[in-house]
Parts: sequence; structure tokens; C-alpha cells
Amino acid sequence: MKALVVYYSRDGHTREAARRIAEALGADIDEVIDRKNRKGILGFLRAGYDATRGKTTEIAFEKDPSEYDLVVVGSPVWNGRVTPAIRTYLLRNGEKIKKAAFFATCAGKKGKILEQMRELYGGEVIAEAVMKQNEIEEGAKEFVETLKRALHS
Ligand SMILES: Cc1cc2nc3c(=O)[nH]c(=O)nc-3n(C[C@H](O)[C@H](O)[C@H](O)COP(=O)(O)O)c2cc1C
Repeated sequence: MKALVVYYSRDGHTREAARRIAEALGADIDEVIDRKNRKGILGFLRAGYDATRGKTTEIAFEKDPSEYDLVVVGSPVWNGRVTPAIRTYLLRNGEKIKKAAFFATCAGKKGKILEQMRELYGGEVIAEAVMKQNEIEEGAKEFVETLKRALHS
């Protein structure tokens, strides 16, 4: 089974989770780049605003998800919501993804990110999880176990 882990990360937590998940699955990895500047206090404020308003953004990524049997997509939680980068990615690539699994990282309040990701994709989601930014190692391990169980059931 060919798997791809795709993620967006502003501050590194989701990148760390994605790296661990990809390694455990033997999957390829692809980072979604948000062309909008999200750094600094202004970037932070705009990030929350854009997520709350359900904005899309200009993104860049490298791998074609249609070449994979499973695509695992990860996003940080912003104001209880999915990031504009992953919103845009799912809207653009949803139809190319055969089978999906979703994960998110947050500081403690996950909000409705998984519901949003499911809705944006619209296809079969075999596993999903939200992990806290200070529990990435355990969270990623648990998520991979759930994912492997779902794949073998
Ligand atoms: C604009 C913004 C809004 C955030 N909103 C939430 C939130 O609603 N709930 C929460 O638990 N954490 C929130 N966080 C914290 C991030 O979800 C958390 O730090 C996450 O692990 C960051 O992922 P990253 O390091 O890959 O960017 C927010 C962070 C940012 C930058």
C-alpha cells in the first residue's frame, strides 16, 4: 500500500507529528506551504481571522495525491478550525484522494476541525485524531495504531 502524509505547519508541531507518522507507516511526506506570511503577531492575528472566516489561501505542494492508496492529512487547529492551507488543499485535491485519514495538533481546544476536514473532503475517512502539541510522540503513536487497525479490518 502506497501512503502519503501531507501537512501544513506554522510552528513545527504538526511537522513533527507528520514526520513520526510517515516514518511509522513507511509513507512519503509532503509539506503544504502557505504563500501568505503567517509569522509575527500580525501573521498570527490574520491566521486566526482567516481560519474563522473559512478563507482559502495560495498554497504550494509537490506530490500528486492521486498516486497514493492512502493520504494522511494534518493541520494545526486555528480558532477551533482547519487552517486555510489545508482547507485549500482538501478543496483542490479531495477528488484525487482515494482513502483519507486526518490528524490535527492543538494547544488543548480542538473545536470542530475534524468535522470541517471531513466535510471539505467528502470521501471515506478511515481514522482521525487530534493530539496536543506537548503530547506529539504518544499522539502520533496512538494514531498510527488506530490507522493500522483500520487498514487491516
Ligand atoms: C492563529 C492560531 C490559532 C490557534 N487556535 C487554537 C485553538 O483554537 N485551539 C487550540 O487548542 N490551539 C490553538 N492554537 C495552537 C495550535 O493549534 C498549536 O500550537 C498547534 O500544535 C500548532 O501547530 P504547528 O506548530 O504545526 O503550527 C492556535 C495557534 C495559532 C497560530
